[in-house]
Amino acid sequence: MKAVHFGAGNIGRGFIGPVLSRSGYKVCFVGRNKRKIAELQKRGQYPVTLANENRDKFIVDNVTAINLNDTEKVAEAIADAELVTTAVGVSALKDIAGTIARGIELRLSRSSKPQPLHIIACENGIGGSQRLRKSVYRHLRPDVIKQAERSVAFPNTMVDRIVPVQKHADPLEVMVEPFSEWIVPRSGMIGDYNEIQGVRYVDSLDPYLERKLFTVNTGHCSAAYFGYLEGYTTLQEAMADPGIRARVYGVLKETGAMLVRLHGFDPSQHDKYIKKMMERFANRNFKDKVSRVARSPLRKLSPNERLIRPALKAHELGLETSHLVSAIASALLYENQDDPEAVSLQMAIRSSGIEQVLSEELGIPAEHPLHSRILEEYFNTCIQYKHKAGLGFEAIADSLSKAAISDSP
Ligand SMILES: NC(=O)C1=CN([C@@H]2O[C@H](COP(=O)(O)OP(=O)(O)OC[C@H]3O[C@@H](n4cnc5c(N)ncnc54)[C@H](O)[C@@H]3O)[C@@H](O)[C@H]2O)C=CC1
Ligand SMILES: O=P(O)(O)OC[C@H]1O[C@](O)(CO)[C@@H](O)[C@@H]1O
Repeated sequence: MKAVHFGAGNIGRGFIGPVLSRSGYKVCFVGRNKRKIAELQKRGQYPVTLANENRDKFIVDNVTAINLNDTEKVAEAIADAELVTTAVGVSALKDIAGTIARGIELRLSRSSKPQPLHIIACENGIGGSQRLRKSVYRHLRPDVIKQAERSVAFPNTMVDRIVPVQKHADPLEVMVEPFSEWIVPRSGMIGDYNEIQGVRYVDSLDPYLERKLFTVNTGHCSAAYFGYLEGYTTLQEAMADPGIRARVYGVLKETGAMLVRLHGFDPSQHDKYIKKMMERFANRNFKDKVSRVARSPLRKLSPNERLIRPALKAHELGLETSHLVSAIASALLYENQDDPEAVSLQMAIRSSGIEQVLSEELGIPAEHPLHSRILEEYFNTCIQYKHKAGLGFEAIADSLSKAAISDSP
């Protein structure tokens, strides 16, 4: 069995590669980093360390690699595989779509009855594989698409494992948390497929995906944004702060009430799930940087993502949202010169104003009750943290107090 995986990064080497290799696949990574590609080709294996007390190690074997720029070689590999997976970041899916399309074209040109091909985008977010399908089909002619519809499927998925940014002497080595979960809906699969060992096939993806996205991802990024404002650089530091821990739990109780209402989870079981996820954020066996978990704030603040979607849904259901509002306000204050989305977010706030950013980027119109609540929380948070040197809120906070003075009767 052959699999082609795009992205030899943390989740690719730390999660998808190990699962597929253990399940009997020959895994071909498609990457951009020349050194990693050469090492994968030469060694055909790499080490993974579990972030537990014993630092248990295992080897992932039966792997190789191709450079993303070698389009024809990648297309050949796809033409010959049963499975294509990705972990490149949701925003980068469009960049690999043309190469995947070329692979599909080649595969279809070789047989009038090709074997099924499953293409699974293992990215955080809702509908990743379907988004990839759209991008891929933009590169194909209508007659090829028609043919592809019969043997190519793009099942959405949920993947969960924390793999921090890290550096080792061996460029292939990766340290991962022991926990992992990978869910695929049976309805997305076609033909007589081989089940991947380590993947759980379920009837409906939504409850699993939303539970993970609005607990693990919402809670994790909330801890990162709260932690950033307090001056912490790692999630471990942030989660050791009882005040932040309580606020993260507050956020997760709000998303939890919404998930219980929407999906009928047992409330006490869900509370146990929340507490287990918070322990994962605090894992002291590795260091996870605030800059990784807070990365790409514009994406994380977009309408279908981990902060806004649960806030809007909870509001719609008449549930409490004050901790979510506080997490959103903190995210709006996230600054990082090395993170292009954080730079764009702050530029947008400074040039268009926070109200316009709430309407246009977060998708919360001025007349929505959450709009004014986020605005107020944003101003209060600016004022609260104005003393923090280097955070640059002083000017905003001062202009706000001046505005408040001139507005007063
Ligand atoms: N690290 C984690 O704990 C988890 C990450 N994910 C998701 O997995 C995906 C990858 O995340 P990580 O592995 O952490 O990131 P990473 O930065 O370690 O790896 C991303 C890989 O994709 C490649 N890449 C990036 N942009 C590309 C482009 N335009 N074209 C081709 N290749 C490109 C990079 O070279 C890199 O090898 C993201 O969607 C993330 O949300 C999901 C669950 C857990
Ligand atoms: O990869 P993203 O979407 O930027 O977000 C990082 C998130 O991914 C995870 O690593 C796993 O879902 C979480 O720890 C973290 O919240």
